[in-house]
Amino acid sequence: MTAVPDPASSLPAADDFHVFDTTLRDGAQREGINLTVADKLAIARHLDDFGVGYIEGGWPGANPRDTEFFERARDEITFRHARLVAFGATRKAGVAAADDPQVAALLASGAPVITLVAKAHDRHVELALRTTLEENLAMVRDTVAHLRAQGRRVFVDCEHFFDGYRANPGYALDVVRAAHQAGAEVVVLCDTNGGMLPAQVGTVVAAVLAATGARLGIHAQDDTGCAVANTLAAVDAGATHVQCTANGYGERVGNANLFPVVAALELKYGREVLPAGALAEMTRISHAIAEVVNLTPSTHQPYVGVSAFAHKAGLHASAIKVDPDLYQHIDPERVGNTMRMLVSDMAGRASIELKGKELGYDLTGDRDLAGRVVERVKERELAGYTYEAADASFELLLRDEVTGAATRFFRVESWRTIVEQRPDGVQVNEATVKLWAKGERIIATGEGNGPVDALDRALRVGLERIYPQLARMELVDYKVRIVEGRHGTRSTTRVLVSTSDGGEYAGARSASVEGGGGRRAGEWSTVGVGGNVIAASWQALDDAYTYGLLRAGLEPPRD
Ligand SMILES: CC(=O)SCCNC(=O)CCNC(=O)[C@H](O)C(C)(C)COP(=O)(O)OP(=O)(O)OC[C@H]1O[C@@H](n2cnc3c(N)ncnc32)[C@H](O)[C@@H]1OP(=O)(O)O
Ligand SMILES: CC(=O)C(=O)O
Repeated sequence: MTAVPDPASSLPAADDFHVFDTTLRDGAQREGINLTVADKLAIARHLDDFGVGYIEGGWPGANPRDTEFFERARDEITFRHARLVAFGATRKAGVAAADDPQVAALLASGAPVITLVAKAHDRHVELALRTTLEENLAMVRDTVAHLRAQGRRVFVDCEHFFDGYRANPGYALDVVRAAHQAGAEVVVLCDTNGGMLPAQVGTVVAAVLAATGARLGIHAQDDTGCAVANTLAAVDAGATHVQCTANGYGERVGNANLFPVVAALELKYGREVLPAGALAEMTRISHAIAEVVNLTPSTHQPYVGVSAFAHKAGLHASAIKVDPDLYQHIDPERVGNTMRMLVSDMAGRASIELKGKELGYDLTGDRDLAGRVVERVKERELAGYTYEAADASFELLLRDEVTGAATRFFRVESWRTIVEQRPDGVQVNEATVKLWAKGERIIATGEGNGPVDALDRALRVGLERIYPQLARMELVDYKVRIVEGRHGTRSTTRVLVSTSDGGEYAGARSASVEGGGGRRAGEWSTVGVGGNVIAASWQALDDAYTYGLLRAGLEPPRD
């Protein structure tokens, strides 16, 4: 029988290992990312907190923003862990390194480390640089030697290395040797077009190491979806420097994602590449950087996505109840994430029991109660409800079963909306609600941008005198979906509403409901279903405010 190999057994012998982040240079090359200097400084601080060894800040001289970033980073950030790296190219053909203004700008940045991009593919030298193979080697040698003579550490990124090695291995190796012999500390083999697969990367890295003895790094683009695997294959083959970007941002489809790479190195290889305790900050740092670049964090990102440890299948839950390790490759807390139970029509009693525990309800041993909740969930999901996206509505359903009574702070007698389209183009949306709360009959009206907004305002006008806590709550998201599409306008409509009290009543309810499913703390989600979008919205609003009042610490009156 063959045992599964332990990656730790193939660890390279080198004492130190570079975690090199290029979010601010290659990450910024992603379509849709447009960073200000302040954004770059904020990301640099997050990366330094996380404990990466090197932060490539950009290409000084290529644009005023990157030049300013290096000036300000020098004055404004005291790096605790990272060294700042400036990126640029080898000297131009036919120009002395000392006379090349692009090389001068790298020195002027003040960065202690410089990464030079060098051509390693003969075809690129001839077509893109329009120079000779020999002159390209001289460009690499001269630029490295010049920067070394000025007291800088130098890494060389061999662009298109793997394609170049396939086309002309002798020349690709000459470029590595030229960089190494001129004083480059690390020669980074780049899969610039991202077309390589892990076995190819491993074979080439091992061959280059054997042929040159240079310290090697890896820079993998993700065009085959293999950038993380390619990075680890390079490490297995002896690379001791990994270039990555936060959340995998980068040119085209992106780069090797920093977070799964360092998690693998720390947790699977047993190699301490971050300061003690930093890995447990990984989820927070990943989301904080996503905020700065103004992209929604990917819910399904390995290790740090909100779904990375979310369990939906009933069979999984029944095993997790015994031991979470049975369906998780690591304890989520090690990377600062949390396990979550999802309730849906794939749930079983164990899912309900675990979800109940998450919400603060002990259902242990009450198989009948858990069974009744499973049945209600399955019936309602068949009718179009979805509870995995509406934890607060699920908690109300669960609470009703546990207490044996409906959780209600108010009871609706009727509601009505009017949409009036006037000949001058003005539309008036008006709603009237008739409610009972604390024994009082209330009639209220509201106007709004649409009929649901009008209904929401009427509800608040009617109830805020009795429940002033409602004034803190606002709808922050509203989604409508046609569940059964075959009947056109007669289809079933599902409405999901997210409500927030801005954290005002934080702590009164379960953190998994408040912040779960990618929502911010202080937010909760509810669902309504109906043949009519307004009726479905009413249900979702009713649940939203009922849950909000529970969250505010109120107990529903018994009437
Ligand atoms: C694989 C990567 O991601 S590498 C990183 C790439 N990043 C970027 O390109 C972002 C920043 N780039 C820029 O702002 C601009 O392209 C600049 C300022 C660097 C250069 O702008 P320009 O001077 O207008 O040149 P342009 O962009 O058209 O072409 C690049 C030049 O660099 C040369 N060049 C390319 N690679 C190298 C190299 N490794 N060593 C030396 N010269 C190089 C090209 O031959 C070309 O020279 P030419 O102007 O004599 O034709
Ligand atoms: C250097 C770099 O970004 C690349 O070769 O992809």
